[in-house]
Amino acid sequence: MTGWDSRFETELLRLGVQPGRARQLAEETAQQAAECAAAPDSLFGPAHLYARHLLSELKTAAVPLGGAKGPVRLRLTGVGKRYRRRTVLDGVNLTVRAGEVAAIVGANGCGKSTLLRICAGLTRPTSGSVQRTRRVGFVPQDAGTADWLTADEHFTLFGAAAGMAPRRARSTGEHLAARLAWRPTKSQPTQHLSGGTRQKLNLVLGELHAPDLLLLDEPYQGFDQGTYLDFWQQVHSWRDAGRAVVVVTHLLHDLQHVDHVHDLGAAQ
Ligand SMILES: Nc1ncnc2c1ncn2[C@@H]1O[C@H](COP(=O)(O)OP(=O)(O)OP(=O)(O)O)[C@@H](O)[C@H]1O
Repeated sequence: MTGWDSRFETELLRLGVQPGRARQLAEETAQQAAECAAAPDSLFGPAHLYARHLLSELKTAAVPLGGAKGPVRLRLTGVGKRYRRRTVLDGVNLTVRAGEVAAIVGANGCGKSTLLRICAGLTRPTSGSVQRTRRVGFVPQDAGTADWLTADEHFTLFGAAAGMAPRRARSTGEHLAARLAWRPTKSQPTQHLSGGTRQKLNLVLGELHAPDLLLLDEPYQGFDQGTYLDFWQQVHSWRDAGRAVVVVTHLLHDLQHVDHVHDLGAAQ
């Protein structure tokens, strides 16, 4: 970060913005300057004035989300799923609001991934209804990446699907990768990445278009201890920034990081 960026972030903090949100705004602003190939002070003026201007525009100012209920980002009502005669899910109710993290837990085969796919709109429920926000990021258990493409090419491709210009998609991808302590190598195809690094790519792709709702299916498989901690740090900063997160997990110590736990119990 440049001196301007850190003065900008410091001013946001001084004005009462939560640290995760302040960091996010500082990074987005730095990105905009980078896209314009301009120094931030020539583009935005003095850092402290721009911080005040941005806050009055966003009207997010010093209103912390902590404790306050945000708008509903996902609501499942009486959701059921049958595969042929087999009932996998029955009468599932779940509400997740902006600024909340929910975990879905349960035995192997109880339908956690099926439920997350229903949340994402990728699987149709047999009964019940699903209401979700428009901007959804989905991180599947098995990475939906192409072996022969590099990380940068994935950023461009997934960014294009979300209407992002190639340069912006690449710089956002690289920036999000850095938060997971990963610097993608330009010419390395995905098939040569380690399992944990491929999972980082998967996670970055899910977040690339700044979704309001993130749906993560055991997203840390293959992560080392440091990256696992970075991952939860990242979840906390999403929550601080008012995003809603749903994580499928089987790790009980993950539950200390979440606001709600939805236990699907044993397999039906
Ligand atoms: N497309 C499908 N067609 C038929 N059965 C399916 C389909 N997808 C999932 N199932 C079955 O539904 C059940 C729930 O699967 P799901 O993957 O959602 O469970 P899970 O709780 O995520 O399991 P795990 O903890 O092992 O990842 C399983 O018995 C699975 O075989």
